[in-house]
Amino acid sequence: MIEIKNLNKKYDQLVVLDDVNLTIKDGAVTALIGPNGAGKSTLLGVVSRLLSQDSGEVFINGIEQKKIKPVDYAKMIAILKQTNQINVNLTVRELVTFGRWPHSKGNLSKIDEEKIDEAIKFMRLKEIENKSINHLSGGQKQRAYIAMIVAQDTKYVLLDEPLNNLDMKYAVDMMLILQNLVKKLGKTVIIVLHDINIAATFADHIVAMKDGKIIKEGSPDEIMDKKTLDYVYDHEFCIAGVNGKKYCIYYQEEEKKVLI
Ligand SMILES: Nc1ncnc2c1ncn2[C@@H]1O[C@H](COP(=O)(O)OP(=O)(O)OP(=O)(O)O)[C@@H](O)[C@H]1O
Repeated sequence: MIEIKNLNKKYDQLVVLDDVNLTIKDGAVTALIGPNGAGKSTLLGVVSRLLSQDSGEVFINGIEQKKIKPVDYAKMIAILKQTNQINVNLTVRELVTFGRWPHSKGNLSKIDEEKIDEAIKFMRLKEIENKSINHLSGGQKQRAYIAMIVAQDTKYVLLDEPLNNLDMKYAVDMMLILQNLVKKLGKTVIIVLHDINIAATFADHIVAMKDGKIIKEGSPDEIMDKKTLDYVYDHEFCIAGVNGKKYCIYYQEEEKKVLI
């Protein structure tokens, strides 16, 4: 379980995290949603310890984050940020091998090799494991980066907008893989998503943020609520029901149409 208590962070005068309190349950996919600049990436950054907070605490399985050594932390929490992505000529397997670094420190053991194999298999990359990552499609490349995170073999997997640049098929594929990370490998996934309907379809729990605050959290059914989403995104949504699930539709009222 990850417990976030009274977290605050500012950049100069800009409040980016405003007394954030949140408990992330184990064994679930939790989606962070909210408009640009809401503080979603900053929250993931602080939880992963890539960023520091001004005040407040993060507890991992009851242990205060600051009390855990970096090398041990890297065995508990993995994060994939957009900016993680490096521009070097590595094969898929070499990239995935990087994920073992906290365990192997560069000397690969038999267990490390097994974990690398498992991650490659899990992400369905076996056929292209020797291909350069620079020669992969966007969707394949994203799978390779997630395989690197899977190889790190942490209980918590944090992903910052991993669906960016993926078409609908690859995006759905990726979400099914992340659900399997939870169901089959017992991980806990926290993911920043811009597509609210993807969150509604695939997440177990949704946290809606705005202006550095958590506005509401709950099940997809609880969050897919017009009043909540209109306020969070400052936009008029239409909520529709399909097969007992709620989805949101973007629309533009005739009188609000502006011709440019
Ligand atoms: N290093 C930084 N220095 C100054 N301001 C920053 C820095 N990083 C982020 N910010 C600001 O903090 C606010 C929150 O940014 P953050 O990236 O956490 O939001 P987000 O919800 O992830 O947004 P997006 O959906 O656009 O990625 C934004 O206003 C952003 O401009």
